Amino acid sequence: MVDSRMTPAPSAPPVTALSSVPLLQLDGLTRRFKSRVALDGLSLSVRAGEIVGLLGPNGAGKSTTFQVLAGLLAPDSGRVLFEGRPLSLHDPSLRQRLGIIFQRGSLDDLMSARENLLLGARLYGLTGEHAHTRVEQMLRLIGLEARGDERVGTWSGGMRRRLELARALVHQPRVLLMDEPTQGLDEASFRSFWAHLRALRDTEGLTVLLTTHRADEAQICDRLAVLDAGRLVAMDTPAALAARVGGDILILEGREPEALAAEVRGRLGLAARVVEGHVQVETEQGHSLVPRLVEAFPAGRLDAVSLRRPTLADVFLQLTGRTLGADQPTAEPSTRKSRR
Ligand SMILES: Nc1ncnc2c1ncn2[C@@H]1O[C@H](COP(=O)(O)OP(=O)(O)OP(=O)(O)O)[C@@H](O)[C@H]1O
Repeated sequence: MVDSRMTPAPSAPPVTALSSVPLLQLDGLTRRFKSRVALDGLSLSVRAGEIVGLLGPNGAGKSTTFQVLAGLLAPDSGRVLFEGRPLSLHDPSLRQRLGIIFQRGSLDDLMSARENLLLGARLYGLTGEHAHTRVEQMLRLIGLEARGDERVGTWSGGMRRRLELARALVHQPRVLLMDEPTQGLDEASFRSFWAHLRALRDTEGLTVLLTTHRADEAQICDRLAVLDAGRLVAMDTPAALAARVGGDILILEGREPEALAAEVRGRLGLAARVVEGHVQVETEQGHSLVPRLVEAFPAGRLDAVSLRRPTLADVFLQLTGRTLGADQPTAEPSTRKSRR
């Protein structure tokens, strides 16, 4: 459970306005694993103070990008520039400016929260009183100072994730890299984690680059970079991306969705596809189509029709042919198939 005292006050206005100069620039990154292409000329840039999400289906290259940025993997070609300087695995002063949260937690369960933070501080070269001061500041930031002497092996997933956040920030990096930071967290822990993060961005101008599969997390980002097959397919604000899917989304429910989708395509000439057991149609004329569909298909074939506005998940589906979090392409609409 998350104690309400742990949630910081609403964010203050940003100290620094978003800069237009890229803080981090990925320039033509390529990386192969034998014949498999993980990154295929990936270029994108992140401005100071921005929260940027990397979004993509399984295998799109998000973790490979993360590993290159974290200095764990060298690209075959291309480079990463940090404040205009090439980011080198061998330059500790540049590495010092990054904080990293890995997908699999890396806390020591047998150590207390304070000890975990102190270890993190020392690994980044903080010593003496300064290291201890930073540890206490971080514990206060995440609202867990009263529990700092407990072994973290007994802590909940949400508390551990907040401690990971504190540890990644103990040396005051400029950029925070996070690989699926809130995977598996419940709603309260998710909100608390992001409240801390946004407060830091607003007060200290922290820049954040994260990978995610969660639509709610993607929605929070200032901009999203949508990756597919190691390439950037779109980069924009969540609202601008959502606006790319014009019109409405019609959801058709029936007992045999594949057959229903085929018939909607054949008889009405609409691009219908099966998404998570329902037939989905993107259309400019949602309202006028509803009565046509109801007339065209008797009850039994078509049980329900509903209409909604497009979401980020629809944009993702349109751009990549996959649903957020799925590793298989969905059944594609006839417009795509006919091109094969
Ligand atoms: N160490 C490796 N050895 C061989 N192939 C790899 C390795 N790491 C990644 N790949 C391949 O590179 C491609 C990109 O993988 P990557 O893990 O970057 O994708 P991802 O977008 O992070 O996927 P996910 O959402 O599943 O984590 C995939 O085809 C993957 O199988």
